[in-house]
Amino acid sequence: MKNTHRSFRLVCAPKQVADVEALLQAEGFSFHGEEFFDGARVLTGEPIPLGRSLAARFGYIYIQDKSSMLPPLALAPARDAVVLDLCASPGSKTGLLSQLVGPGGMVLANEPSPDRLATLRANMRHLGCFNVATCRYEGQRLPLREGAWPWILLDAPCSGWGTVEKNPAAARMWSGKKTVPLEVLQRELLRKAAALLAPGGRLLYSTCTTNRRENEDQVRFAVDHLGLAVTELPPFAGFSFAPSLPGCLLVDGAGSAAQGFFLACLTRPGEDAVEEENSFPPLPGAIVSSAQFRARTGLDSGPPSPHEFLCTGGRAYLILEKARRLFPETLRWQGFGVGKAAGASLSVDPALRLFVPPEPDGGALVLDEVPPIHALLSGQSMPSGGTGGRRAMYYRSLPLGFLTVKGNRCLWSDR
Ligand SMILES: C[S@@+](CC[C@H](N)C(=O)[O-])C[C@H]1O[C@@H](n2cnc3c(N)ncnc32)[C@H](O)[C@@H]1O
Repeated sequence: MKNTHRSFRLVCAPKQVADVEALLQAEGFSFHGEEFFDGARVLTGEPIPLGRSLAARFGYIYIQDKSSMLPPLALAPARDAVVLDLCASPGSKTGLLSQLVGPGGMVLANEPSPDRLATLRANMRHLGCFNVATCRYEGQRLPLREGAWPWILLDAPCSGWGTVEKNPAAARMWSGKKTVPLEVLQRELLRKAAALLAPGGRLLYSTCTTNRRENEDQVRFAVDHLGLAVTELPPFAGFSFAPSLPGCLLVDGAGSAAQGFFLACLTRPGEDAVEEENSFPPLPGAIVSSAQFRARTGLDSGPPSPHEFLCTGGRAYLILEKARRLFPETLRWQGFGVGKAAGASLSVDPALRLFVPPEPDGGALVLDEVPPIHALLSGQSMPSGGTGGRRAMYYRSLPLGFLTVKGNRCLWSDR
């Protein structure tokens, strides 16, 4: 068993923490908590790669350097807030933002690269982040209302000098003057973010580099040319910080057993803006209400916040009412993919735990040990017991997904 400094984040409700930890411990993993965030864990024993653990397989943990958890925590969006994540893939920070704003909040996650956008969407689906909508734009050209976004994360493309321990190529690839195009792009993104920021709003600028030209110089640019002010960030427990601009944080990677990272919180002076709302622009597909969804699938329709479903291109997407109210008609965006749609039929992806009842009922399969879960994942079947072609599966009280019932057997199939 090897010891590492790798860290991960729990992706679950507070009442599920004990079960997620038990699931990890049952497979032999050991870890400890961190003071800066109650969802962070540092791995101390890894009998198999953590990415192959059941907890990771079912989206209850996300492997993430602890420095990378800081930008959402430093932005500190309010519960139920709406956040714009300008440069989002693969979604490490989007996922944490989604947790911080909670089921009543929403994140609009933008990523211009088609491949990376696909990764972002797959990660959000896997983690059950139904309150994340995604879009594909160069951030500097996002067609959003100016002055309307109270919370923005700009985790900018950067030279990655803070990650050289893991990625030695970064230092070679982005040496000397080679970072100039990145610096130009960072300024364009900062200019756009400043324009989108609501009066009184917070913009968190972060990079995983230690390059002054991409960090402190960009903050000076935002203050001198974009009318923003630096709001002091308090240091996070368990990290050590290198000297930087007053109020900004430059994580000392070696001293923190983490990646080097830079964080600056910028605010636009003024009072909170009043949210402008749309009159529900039409969506490109068939709308299924939550009552119709229940009737067609036999499932509870998911999140507590008002929503409906859009069926288009053979897929069904959960659409939060909030998104329809706030996003301008010109924005092309996608809701949370929930399954397949063909004509009037709608089938939910069996691995989506969002639709598994929070408490097991009499027909559910509740497993207290991991070997039967491994057996099911490797294709073995079990006697059935569910109804309606599926049976909810739990580890203790953790929803894992739906088994497919075939005759008098049930089996795991996540297609
Ligand atoms: C540092 S990474 C973001 C990491 C991400 N926030 C996370 O925590 O997983 C920067 C991202 O910006 C994207 N990007 C590149 N050019 C961009 C642009 N013009 N506008 C918005 N995003 C851009 C890159 O494709 C990359 O995915």
